This record gives sequence, C-alpha cells and structure tokens, in this order.
Amino acid sequence: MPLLPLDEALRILLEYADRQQVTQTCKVPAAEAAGRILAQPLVAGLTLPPWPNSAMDGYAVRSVDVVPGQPLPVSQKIFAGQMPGPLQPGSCARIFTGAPLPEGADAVEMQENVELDAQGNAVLAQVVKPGRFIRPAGQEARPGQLMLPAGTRLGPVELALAASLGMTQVDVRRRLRVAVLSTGDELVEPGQPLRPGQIYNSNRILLMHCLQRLGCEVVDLGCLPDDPQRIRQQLSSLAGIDLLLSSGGVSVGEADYLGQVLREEGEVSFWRLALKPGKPKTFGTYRGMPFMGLPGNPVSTLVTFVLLARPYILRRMGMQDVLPRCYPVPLAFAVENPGVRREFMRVGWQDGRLQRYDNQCSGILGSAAWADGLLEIPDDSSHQPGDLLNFYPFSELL
Ligand SMILES: Nc1nc2c(c(=O)[nH]1)N[C@H]1C(S)=C(S)[C@@H](COP(=O)(O)OP(=O)(O)OC[C@H]3O[C@@H](n4cnc5c(N)ncnc54)[C@H](O)[C@@H]3O)O[C@H]1N2
Ligand code: MOO
Repeated sequence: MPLLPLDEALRILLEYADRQQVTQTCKVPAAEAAGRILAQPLVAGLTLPPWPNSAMDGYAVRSVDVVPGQPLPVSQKIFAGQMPGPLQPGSCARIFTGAPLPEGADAVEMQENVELDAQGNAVLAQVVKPGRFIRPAGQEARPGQLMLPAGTRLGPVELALAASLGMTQVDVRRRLRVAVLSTGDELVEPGQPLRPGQIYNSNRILLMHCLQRLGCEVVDLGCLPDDPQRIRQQLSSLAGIDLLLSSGGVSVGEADYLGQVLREEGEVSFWRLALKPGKPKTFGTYRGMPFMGLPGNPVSTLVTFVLLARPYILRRMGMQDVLPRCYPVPLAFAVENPGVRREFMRVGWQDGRLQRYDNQCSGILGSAAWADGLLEIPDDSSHQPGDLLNFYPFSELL
C-alpha cells in the first residue's frame, strides 16, 4: 500500500471537518471566551476613539497660533476622562495623553519641545503641522465596521479588542466535545504502582491538555480494557460526543480490539502516512460519531495531533485559518532524509539556528520537551549547515 502524503491526508480531514462542523452557537461572557471561535463577525457598535485625543503629554494648539519662541498663554488644563471646552484663540491648553482635544485645536506639541516662561506661558521651540500628535476620532473603529470575521479564534488580543468596543459577550461556536481514550495493556496511570511490563500513561495527559488548549470540552475515558465486550459496552454508552480520539493500537498488532469493535458498527480507514514519526493512523466513524486514532508512540501521538488532529478539530469548530505557520530557519547541522516519509524533527533554537535533539526516536518524549518546535525535512532530500528549512515553533502548534 503506498503511503498517503501528509497534504493529501490534511485535505481529506479538512473536507470531513467542513461537513462535520458544529453548528450550534452560544453567547458567552467575554471574560470566559479565550480559545473559543467566533460564530458571528465581530462588528463595532461605536466610534473608537469616540473623539480626537492627544497622543502625548504636552500642549494643544491651533497650529496657526504657533510662532517659535513666542509665548502662548495656557488657557486650560485637560486630563484624560474630562471633556474640555473650546480652545480660546491665541492660547494653548495643557493636555495629557488620551485626553480629548479641545474644539479649535488642531495639533499637540509634546512637553519635551515646550518651555514655560516666568509667567507660565508655553513657548514652543518649532512650528507644528496640523494633525501632529492627534489620534483622530474613529481611527480604530466606526459603527458597523467589521472588526473580526466569523471563524476567528479568540485570544487575549481579540478579546481585548472586543472589550475596547464595550462588549461583554461574544457569539461563539459550541465547544467540540472530545472523548479521549488510551489503549494498551501495558498502561498504568501515574499514582499506581508499576508491575513488570507496565509503563505510565502519558498520552492521556498530553491529549487532554492539547484539547483543552484548543477550547474543546474533554471527556476522559481513561484506558480501554483489552476486552472487546467491555469496549463495546463503554463505546455504546457514549452520548453527545463529537469526536472520539484514541492513541495506540493503530499499527498492525494483534490486540487491536478497539479497531475490531469500531468496525462492527462503523467505518474505519487505516492510513499509512508518509510522515515520520506518525505513520499509522485511523480515521472513520462509529455509530455516526467521528473517530480518530493516533499512533501510540508518545512523539508520534504529539506530531500527528499537532499536524493533523489540531487543524481538523479547529475546522470542526468553524475556524478557517487552521494550518500552523512555519518559518524558514537556518540549520546548525547537516541532515539527510533518504526516505519517502516527510520527517518532523525535534529541534531547539540556538543562536538563530536550529540544533537537533540527538535521539529522534518516537518513544523519547523528553526530546519534545527539550525542543522549541519541529523542523520539516522533505522526503528524499539532504541539507547542509546554514540551509533554510521550515520550522514550526511549538507556540504555533500547541
Ligand atoms: N510491524 C510493524 N510494526 C510497527 C509499525 C509498522 O508499520 N509495522 N509501525 C510502528 C510505528 S511507526 C508506530 S508509531 C507504532 C504505532 O503503534 P500503535 O499505534 O499500534 O501503538 P501501540 O503499539 O499501542 O504503542 C506503541 C508504543 O507506544 C507506547 N504507548 C502507547 N500508548 C501509550 C500511552 N498512552 N502512553 C505512553 N506510551 C504509550 C506503547 O507502550 C508502545 O511502546 O507501531 C510501530 N510498530
Ligand atoms: O511513525 Mo512511528 O510514529 O515512526 O514511530
């Protein structure tokens, strides 16, 4: 079976995600909306700033009144939060950053360029052009102006923008409810003693935190028993789940009870991806519920989650721009990828270049903890120190 190229896998997943989008929306307090995805465009309801105001601490003037070296009487003092009266011709106003400009004034000079004479008059060192240090009304927003399109993921900046427009609530898509399960007889939860042949379950914590960061509601199904009857029971009792996300048991092992049960009442495609790490992956439905199976090796779980599951999940919640950004960065090492799988190496940032973690085995989770992100090495390619390759920082991926 030929390997499925990563881009093709993404295309298929996003096509499904478009069809499987959650359509329900809800209004949530802006204070609780971090990570949610806008269901409606965010439209300004007011003019921002509401009035022209000063960009500096200084003196508001009519530019025609300014003669360098000549005193101008200071006729009023305007603090932010006050509405001033008109500026008397032939005078200036003491003004502070953010304070409304008095009617008649058309420029502000910052106080560093102004001296006060013995009578307390302002003496400007130079002529000022109209508009200097003025923030015009509406420079940020006008009523009806589109501020953020639907499908935008709300972070601190977007929510601050909503706050600046006076919004207390935002319309967002319903969270995706994702059930996470691990498979593997060897797995034990931290806190339990390890018996021979056992290891601690790390993928459960990895996936739960990744999903929470994406704004999903996580349902923890723990670790699946190695008993088809109990798996059947557990899966059939699931209700209201938008995605079943598993790790482990997707390769060619004999103990793939999960796959067996899923196939009985669903459709599961087994993918072999041209991706390293992260070759095996399953995707399908169980009783109409979308299902995604990630490979069990911890770094393979991470890489397939960030490159495939993450864009799929975000698109299901209505986000448009779901692909992570990458940046060309020079290598500090020579590397060769003679294979047919596109490789994503764990690399760290060192003096503007990328250094690789020595052990790139997909079972070494510490390599990803050490790394700053993933380096994309095209299949059948070789590269020298200084060559530029695409770098995906974890800040883009997680
Ligand atoms: N004959 C072949 N064997 C394997 C192939 C193959 O193509 N042919 N592919 C290898 C690759 S590549 C990967 S990746 C793994 C994927 O295997 P599974 O998804 O079936 O995962 P498991 O066999 O269950 O586990 C693999 C590995 O990861 C550990 N693991 C699993 N779950 C967890 C967890 N929740 N926390 C921590 N560690 C976990 C597990 O103990 C195994 O060591 O298959 C290769 N084999
Ligand atoms: O693809 Mo596996 O993920 O190489 O370890």
